[in-house]
Amino acid sequence: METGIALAKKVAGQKAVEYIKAGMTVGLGTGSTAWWAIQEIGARVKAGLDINAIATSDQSYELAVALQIPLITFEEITQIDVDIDGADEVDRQLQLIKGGGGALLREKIIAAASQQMIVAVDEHKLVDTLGKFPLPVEVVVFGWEMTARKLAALGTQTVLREKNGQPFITDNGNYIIDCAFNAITDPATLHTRLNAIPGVAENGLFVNYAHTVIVGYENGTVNTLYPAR
Ligand SMILES: O=C(CO)[C@H](O)[C@H](O)COP(=O)(O)O
Repeated sequence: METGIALAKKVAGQKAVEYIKAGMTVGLGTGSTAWWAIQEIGARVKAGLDINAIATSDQSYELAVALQIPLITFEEITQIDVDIDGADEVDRQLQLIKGGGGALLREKIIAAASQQMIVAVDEHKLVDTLGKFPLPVEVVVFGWEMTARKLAALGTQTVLREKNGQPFITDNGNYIIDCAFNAITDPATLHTRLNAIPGVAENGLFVNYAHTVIVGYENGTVNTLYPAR
């Protein structure tokens, strides 16, 4: 029986699945909140729900395979109906920081291909201003030191993400540089400046992507937020 933050993630992830209808193509997010959504999707598929899914990471792909969720590729589709994913921070305009799990590039490709992005988060992800969570930036390995210097020139402290004492390698064979901006007052402009740096594959700012944010609370309740735009 989950309590506290685990319960908050569970109820948010499960609630997000209510946006899925029969016949849809569904983006499967990455992380501990998306895990609950994928489990719920798996249970509904087992009970007869007819959908296809496409995963934002190898980890979520493997989970979907284990749960016997039918998977589809981009060769077979031109768009996705609904994408369910988590986030590391959500501000009042429902702009996001993602990539804490290192899957931001595939997550953004899938979110951009989706009619609706449903974001499921625990209550602790809500912030007034993005940036307390270091912004993950996926960079190609070649020349990453130079790319890191150019990122630092934008006014951030950069840290090459590591796992077990080695650089963390994304599913795309890239590195992640975590950038401590502390307060990102203009996410759209920063997004453009980051992606203009040669070597940057993608950054974790999701500006105007979220259609709906489901917030799970530690008391087991959920709240649904919609952007003002
Ligand atoms: O962007 C992500 C992975 O790249 C995740 O959605 C984000 O890190 C949130 O994860 P969690 O639900 O485990 O808190």
